[in-house]
Amino acid sequence: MNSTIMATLGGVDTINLELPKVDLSGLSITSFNEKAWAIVRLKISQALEILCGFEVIYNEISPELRNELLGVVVPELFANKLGDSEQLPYHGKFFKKSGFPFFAILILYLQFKNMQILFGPKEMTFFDKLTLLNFTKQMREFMQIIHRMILESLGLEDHYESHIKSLLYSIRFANYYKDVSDKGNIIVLPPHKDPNYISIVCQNNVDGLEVENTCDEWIKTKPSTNSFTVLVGEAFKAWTNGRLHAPNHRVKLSKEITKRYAVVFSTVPSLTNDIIDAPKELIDEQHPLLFKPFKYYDYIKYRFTEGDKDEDALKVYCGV
Ligand SMILES: O=C(O)CCC(=O)C(=O)O
Ligand SMILES: [Fe+2]
Repeated sequence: MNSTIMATLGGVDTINLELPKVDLSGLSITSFNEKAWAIVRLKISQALEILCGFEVIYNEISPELRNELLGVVVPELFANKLGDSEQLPYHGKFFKKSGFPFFAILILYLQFKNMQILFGPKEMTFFDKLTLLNFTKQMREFMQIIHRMILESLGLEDHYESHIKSLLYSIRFANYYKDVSDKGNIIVLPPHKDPNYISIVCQNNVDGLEVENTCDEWIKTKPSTNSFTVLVGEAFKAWTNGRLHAPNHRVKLSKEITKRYAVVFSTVPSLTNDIIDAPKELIDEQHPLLFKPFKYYDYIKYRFTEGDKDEDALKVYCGV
């Protein structure tokens, strides 16, 4: 692999390859140019074959909105004492992992009926909520384009309407911090796969996210002010009967960086009907069923308790 320059960082190899890049400029979910749509869809399907993680240019979120969100709203959110609500699985300010005192993650579910934020933190000001709403409105359309492109590349366009209706949107805010005295590059968020369908990661100027490819090499993401990192999660892996892969990823901060914020917009099954069951079109002799149908929020409870030790929790939980 002569195009690959190996660099050793903190004892773990990171390679100088880049994630596949896709440009959604000019595309919208409601009216679109079929030729432009097909070109982008082909790029996405190639990216899915390579890695199931890719960088996407999406200009509908302005750099100003990104700055407002990641430079003001999110830091304020973490500066205030947030409620420790854990009424729902995988929700609230709960995420801590032993050995990783470097991050805090807050997770919210979003309800779009009346553009309301379901279970949002009471501490947010009106203006912060407005910024968040503007962001989530755009992200929802962005997410729908990604889901539609993926379903079409799998020949499942007929499932799009019902699939998209079955989803709930969720947003997580991540706050990473380390001391100047922490020498070297530090993995602040351990390697993991996201449990949801799709994650779209939005950061602001501070890099750190790395994605593992199938050769166990870590690729650094380098998003710009108009791009995002899209990652497939385990729910999509199961729903597509393993056609999609859920890449491992982690966050590593280099020695001079002590702070990083990120916002991850993601799709999860609805709270009322959360059974993940692969469509019959994706099951045949060459592709036997890989995962028994399962309830997503039961899996989440397992994954963040006993399943925490599993190398592949999804397979242990519902693998055939
Ligand atoms: O901070 C990031 O870039 C990624 C966060 C992440 O992987 C997650 O919240 O699941
Ligand atoms: Fe993640």
